[in-house]
Amino acid sequence: MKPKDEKRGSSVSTHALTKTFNGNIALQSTTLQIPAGEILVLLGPSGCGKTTLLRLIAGLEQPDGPGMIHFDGEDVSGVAIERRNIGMVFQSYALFPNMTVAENVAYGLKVRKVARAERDAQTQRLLTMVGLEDLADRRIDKVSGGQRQRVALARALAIKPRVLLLDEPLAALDAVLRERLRVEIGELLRDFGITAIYVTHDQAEAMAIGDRIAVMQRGAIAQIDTPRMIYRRPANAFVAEFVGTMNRLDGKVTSGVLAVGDGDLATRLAIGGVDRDTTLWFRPEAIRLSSDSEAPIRGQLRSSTFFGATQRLTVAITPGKELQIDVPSDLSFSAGAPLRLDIAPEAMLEFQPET
Ligand SMILES: Nc1ncnc2c1ncn2[C@@H]1O[C@H](COP(=O)(O)OP(=O)(O)OP(=O)(O)O)[C@@H](O)[C@H]1O
Repeated sequence: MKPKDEKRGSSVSTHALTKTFNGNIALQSTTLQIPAGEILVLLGPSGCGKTTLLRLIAGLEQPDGPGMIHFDGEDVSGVAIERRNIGMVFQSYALFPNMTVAENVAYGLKVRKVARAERDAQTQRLLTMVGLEDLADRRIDKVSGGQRQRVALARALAIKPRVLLLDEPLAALDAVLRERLRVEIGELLRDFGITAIYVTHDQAEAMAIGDRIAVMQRGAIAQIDTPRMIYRRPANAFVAEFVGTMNRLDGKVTSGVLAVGDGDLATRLAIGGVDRDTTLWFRPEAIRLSSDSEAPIRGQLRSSTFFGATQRLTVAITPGKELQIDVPSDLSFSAGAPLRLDIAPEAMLEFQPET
């Protein structure tokens, strides 16, 4: 295997890529740069344009108008799919059921007329890499779903693609296997040093696999950044709600104090700024239990869910408003217990209204 820092993939860039179907915009003027060797995840709800962007990069769709795609600076916009040298892995394995594991992996090399000895060596190396060397002679229809997906990955990598495109590759697998494979695939891609573009609507998968994540919304990239920054500093309310759990508090700011509800359980948070109606966003782990009688939020425990090291409390604050709070699971509370809460100021997010 090559050293980790030696990149095999090409850099990919798109410029003003737009695609409409029957007058409906599937992708609007998308420009992005993917450095060689990066794993970029395209994340977003159904219909946001992830697959369309992937298919344009593959050459399975043609962009409208003057949109361009470059691999290593070379314009491939007019280049046919088979000449773009792309590897693809899909949800359905598209493997040959009557061939063995090894024959499937070697298929692309055979088509390219790679000599037998080199073909065998290359196949062996890839099977070892994906942990399937012992199953080389097993027919594809006699291996499990997770093993098939690893064969598909080895087959896609065998042709030494410039870019690997993966569209929901784990979607057909059960939850346990999906969780294990997402870690394995991320490691394999990183070891291989290939440039990869990975489509998913599963945010946990995106976090585990991506060097960066492009969160897509209605045919456009809402934010592109590292998983950490997407989680900590979402660019807008859509990204905040789509990735991870978020609490939101809608209220009125007067003289720098946000007021939510009134009476005994009223929340009064000092946040500063001009008088306005606003929404504050914060993660469950940003809320602290407080023993201070002046703590800004008072609530009542509704329920708790055990997560292992932590538990998630559902706390009612004003009528009809509940917050989700993560606290250590060794704390115990009685049902309906009154709680006082505080929020770290730096964890509160406020977005400009969408235009
Ligand atoms: N061949 C097509 N003909 C007509 N409309 C299409 C076609 N392909 C995609 N679309 C539309 O373009 C939009 C974007 O679709 P796309 O498949 O890129 O979304 P996606 O984010 O990959 O969704 P999913 O997660 O459901 O696969 C959708 O509204 C979809 O209905």
